[in-house]
Amino acid sequence: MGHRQSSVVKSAGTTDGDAARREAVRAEQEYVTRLYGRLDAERAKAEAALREGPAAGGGSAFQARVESAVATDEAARRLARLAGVEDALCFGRIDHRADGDGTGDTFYIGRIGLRDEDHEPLLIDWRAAAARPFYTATSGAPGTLARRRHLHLRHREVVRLDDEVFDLDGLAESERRTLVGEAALLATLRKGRTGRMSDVVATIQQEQDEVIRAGLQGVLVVQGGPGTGKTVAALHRAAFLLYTHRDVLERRGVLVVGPNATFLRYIEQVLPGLGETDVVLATVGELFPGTRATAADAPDVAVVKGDPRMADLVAEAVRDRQRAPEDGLEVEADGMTLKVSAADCARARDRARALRVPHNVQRRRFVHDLLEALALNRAEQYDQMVDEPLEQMAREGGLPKWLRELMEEAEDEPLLDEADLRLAKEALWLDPSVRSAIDALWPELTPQRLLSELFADPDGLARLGARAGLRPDEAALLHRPSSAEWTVSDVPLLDEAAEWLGVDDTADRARARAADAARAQEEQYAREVLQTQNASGLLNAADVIDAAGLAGRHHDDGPPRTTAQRAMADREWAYGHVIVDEAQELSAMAWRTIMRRVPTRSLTVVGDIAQTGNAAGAASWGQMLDPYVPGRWREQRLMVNYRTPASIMRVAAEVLAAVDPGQTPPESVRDDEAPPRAVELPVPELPGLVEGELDAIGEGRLAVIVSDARHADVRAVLPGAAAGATPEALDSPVVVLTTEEAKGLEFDAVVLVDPAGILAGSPKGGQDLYVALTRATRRLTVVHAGDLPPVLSSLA
Ligand SMILES: Nc1ncnc2c1ncn2[C@@H]1O[C@H](COP(=O)(O)OP(=O)(O)OP(=O)(O)O)[C@@H](O)[C@H]1O
Repeated sequence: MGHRQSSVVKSAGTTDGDAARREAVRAEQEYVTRLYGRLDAERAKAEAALREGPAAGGGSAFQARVESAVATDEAARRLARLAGVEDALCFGRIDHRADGDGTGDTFYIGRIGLRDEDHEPLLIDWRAAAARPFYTATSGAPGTLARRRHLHLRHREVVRLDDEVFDLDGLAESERRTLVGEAALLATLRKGRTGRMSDVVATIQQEQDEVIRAGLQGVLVVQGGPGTGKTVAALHRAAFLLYTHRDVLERRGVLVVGPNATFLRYIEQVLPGLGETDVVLATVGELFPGTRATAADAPDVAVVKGDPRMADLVAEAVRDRQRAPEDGLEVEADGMTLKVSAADCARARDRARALRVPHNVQRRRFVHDLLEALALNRAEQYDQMVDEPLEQMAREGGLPKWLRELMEEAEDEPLLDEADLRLAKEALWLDPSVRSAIDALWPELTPQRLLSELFADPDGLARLGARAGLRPDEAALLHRPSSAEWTVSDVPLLDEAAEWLGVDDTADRARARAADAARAQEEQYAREVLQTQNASGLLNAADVIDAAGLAGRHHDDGPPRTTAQRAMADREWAYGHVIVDEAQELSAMAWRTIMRRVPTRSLTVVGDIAQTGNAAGAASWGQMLDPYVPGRWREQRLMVNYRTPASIMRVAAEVLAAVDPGQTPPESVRDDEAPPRAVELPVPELPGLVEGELDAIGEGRLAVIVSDARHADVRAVLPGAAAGATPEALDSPVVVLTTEEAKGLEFDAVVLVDPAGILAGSPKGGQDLYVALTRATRRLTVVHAGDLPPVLSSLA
């Protein structure tokens, strides 16, 4: 570039400029073509490795099999990584100044790193330190950069370049832009929504970069208003951490917790696009292996279930299932009544409780002690049965001397020796009435059974609730039939119960899941091969079938399941890092569940206190985090809204000021869209309005966000629209959502129906309205019947 200027060079407009630009594009095309050539070569190498397995070497057959499994696994993973980065493989270039402290180096920045045949770097992974100036340089602080260039590709073709030439001299402080790569950023933001979040690797902003590259240790809270890129930054952070700490994190895994399944689907393509495939995405409802809760409790019930006192209630419920009968134990067995005194029962209970192990493991001790007491009692009774007539005879002088001597000797010996005792206990344990008597005192419990029996028992709830500090009305809210399905707020309680009970479910579940996993792995494998085929055109159908056969052999050999699969199946898995999105929605009990999964407390917590819609959610970060890392979490704030145009944000800001004056709304980058409007319209006329909005946005997507009260009416008049948090919801041009379901998502156009109903619908109605208003990237229409709520008066 011949000219130096501080702003973005788009088209120079002159013939000279055009020629220079064409030349620049041609030169970059050459380089990009070379990069794709390398990518293809890498893929071919990984495919060959998959097909052929490792080279034959020495060692045992077993070792060869293990090596083969590991190598195949590694090759499949590499192939998946390479398949994910096809689009926009390279998106940037930085030129360091050749003068002063600059090195004069030029680097190309891309989704993954690539080297040429001589191992010289061709493409720098965006996460590498050498790529960092691409994200951090501003006109005010360019470091040693002379120029930053954004490359825009369509498939493998370079279609446009955006340059920023840094020239410090002659630039006033006030003119120094803080936005990085403005032209590239705005071009990205203006694109229509596809229903899936895409990565922003080409346009990461400086404040986001700080979040992404923050150290692995400790708890990082990312607090930011709607549209500030918290989610997208958190996902890039996952990719960055995996890249930087691959050794630890590939083994322990990274868990991303999101609010619901639709949201997870919305974000699931981001990580593969960044070259990462092995991250666990889950909702809180899925964190307890074997349960997939999606149902929600009524808000007042959810508040009680999310309260930390529930931990005490669960503990009390477990203790309550460890009983010593006040009158002692009596069991009919062997034609007699066996007895254990109340004191002996209490002693057995206390001895078992004193063991520092969970209930189901303590039970073993309790069972042994009680069986022993029963066995002794039986022996005593037998003894008496035999002794009594003999003693009678002895008193009457009817016994020979040798028998009298024998009886005297026996008095000093124990009734049962060790072997007798063991046999006697075994025999008793086989007796159903003995077993059920002991089970009634100290049953073996699953978390599901403990909780469903507790919730179905109003008296028990009242009694144990009082011990845990619950008010009677709070305890009463927990009552429900034992057949009720598990809700999302139950999952942390199941997890809590599992801690106390010590479920030993690993063997059974592992077996069931291994079968599933093997099947999933084969499918995944075939998908990867197909993807690669599509991407590179290197494989034909026969190869795919071949490869699928390979996958079959692979799993017969018993390969290790992926870290993600093993982690999901194991309740006690300790992740290397956990990222929690929409973290403001988590209750105190949900936090306990999360924290159990990261004993190292290496977490990224992402959310916005101003958007808390769950009455059991967070009022402040300290409230949730201080119990685990008192004062030891750090907070980073994101202040720029990349989603919502300024004109819409002004309306949302007024709502926020009314519901939560302490919170500052973010500043919008976009100021280029139609102003939001309010329309008084009966619901039956909604389809016409929706039609018009769809025309206005062209290819994009539209959401009708509606109060719970009018949800059914709106669905009835829009029968063609998708509804609810379902997978189809993301792919459909029009979707009807509640505010809860819309959380974290975004749409080109939003039609918000019944704002008064949203405000009145829950204790957090104001926050819900704020969330709903901030989902649009381009157009917002508020539909109301009757007066507009005063907080929206600026729309009138
Ligand atoms: N640096 C960036 N470059 C391009 N687009 C960006 C950038 N940062 C954010 N965006 C876009 O802004 C939109 C909002 O981002 P995101 O959903 O991550 O925000 P959020 O803070 O999680 O919002 P909310 O709290 O409302 O859920 C997304 O479309 C995202 O792709």
